[in-house]
Amino acid sequence: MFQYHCLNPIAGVGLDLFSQDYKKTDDINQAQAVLVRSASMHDMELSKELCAVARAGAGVNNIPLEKCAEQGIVVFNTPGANANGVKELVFAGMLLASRDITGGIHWVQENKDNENISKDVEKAKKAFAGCEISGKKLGVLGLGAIGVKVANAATHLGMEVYGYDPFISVNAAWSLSRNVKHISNVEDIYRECDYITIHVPLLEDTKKMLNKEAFAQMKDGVVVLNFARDLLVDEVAILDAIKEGKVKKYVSDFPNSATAGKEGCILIPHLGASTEESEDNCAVMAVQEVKDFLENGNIRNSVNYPNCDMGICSSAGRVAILHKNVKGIIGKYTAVMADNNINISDMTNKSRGNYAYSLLDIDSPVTEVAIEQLKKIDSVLKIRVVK
Ligand SMILES: NC(=O)c1ccc[n+]([C@@H]2O[C@H](COP(=O)([O-])OP(=O)(O)OC[C@H]3O[C@@H](n4cnc5c(N)ncnc54)[C@H](O)[C@@H]3O)[C@@H](O)[C@H]2O)c1
Ligand SMILES: O=C(O)[C@H](O)COP(=O)(O)O
Repeated sequence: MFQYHCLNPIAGVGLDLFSQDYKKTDDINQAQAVLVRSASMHDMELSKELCAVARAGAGVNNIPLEKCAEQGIVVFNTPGANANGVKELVFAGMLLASRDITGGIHWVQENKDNENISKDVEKAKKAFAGCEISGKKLGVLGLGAIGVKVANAATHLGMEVYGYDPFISVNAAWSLSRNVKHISNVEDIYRECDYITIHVPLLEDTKKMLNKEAFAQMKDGVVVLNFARDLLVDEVAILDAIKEGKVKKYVSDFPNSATAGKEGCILIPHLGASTEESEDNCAVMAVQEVKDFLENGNIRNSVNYPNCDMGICSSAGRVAILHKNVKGIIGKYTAVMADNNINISDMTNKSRGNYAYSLLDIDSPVTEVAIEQLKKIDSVLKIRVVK
């Protein structure tokens, strides 16, 4: 029996995939798996029981990836599962920044008791007029699951689209419309574009990626959209840029005390992935990843351990070992198995940076003695008897 704990509400269509072999627990310390959306795990103690954390979503800046790796806890996310939800809201943001739709709606609300409203509308509307996005230049920073969808859709709305991503994946490059201009120097986007939208993960390297120097190079009246994370933008610098008229509007899905209520900011309460479809997609993918890991030892879409897939075990046993990526460790595993008269029929070892993962399929059930010997090997972080 496995136990899982949800740190945020996770869609039922995902949780329903857990069979009778799984039980939901309110006590995180009893759980082998944690499912999470945006709840911060940075200050949490992680119990010895915990094997997997599944982020039902894309951004993993709320999870201590290194601390988890060090304790042999595999962290997963659900790439692309909420990308369409975010893409659609980005266009809503672009339109809200282009025309004063919210101002107009407030005007109607304030005039709801005015008997002449239908006539007065025609005089009042000029205060809320704006521009169209067709024919404008859009710069997309980060061409991953969301950036590609935004870029492609914008070409269909008549925008001239510039895309920048020095680390673009092969899959993303295949998915990108040939009408998107490939930009290798981000400054070309700053100089040329009327709208700039950022879709990169929040990392040490990307923090304050849009800063004073970047704004200084942008066109006057540029619209900046941030549906990725607040700290990607230097908020002091963008508020100054708004005051100077450099930035016309800052549209962000991440309000905070620096931006909330400030002139020129259009702030949405982190609604990008809050659609039925995105929540369902993320929950299903997260649960499938957890199940495949706990039941078969396979790792798919991890952000701190290598992916590894040996399918369903057809041998007598399977042992999963999470360890440091160091020389000579595989030989130590095979020696323990040989000493205990256990034949290894198949095995895989994959590494990612400082960490590695080994799956050993064996012809007879593993013994307590062998497990204890494996645990004692230096650089072994966690061992699980999968079968
Ligand atoms: N508003 C929301 O609800 C919501 C929902 C999903 C994701 N997000 C945020 O959006 C981010 C992107 O999501 P995604 O699903 O597209 O992720 P993704 O991993 O598919 O794409 C991120 C892309 O950014 C690129 N990148 C990394 N560093 C870069 C840099 N310095 N310059 C340019 N490109 C760089 C990567 O190569 C990758 O292609 C997430 O990390 C998350 O923070 C927000
Ligand atoms: O990174 C993400 O996937 C988004 O920011 C969505 O976060 P949420 O699941 O808390 O809505």
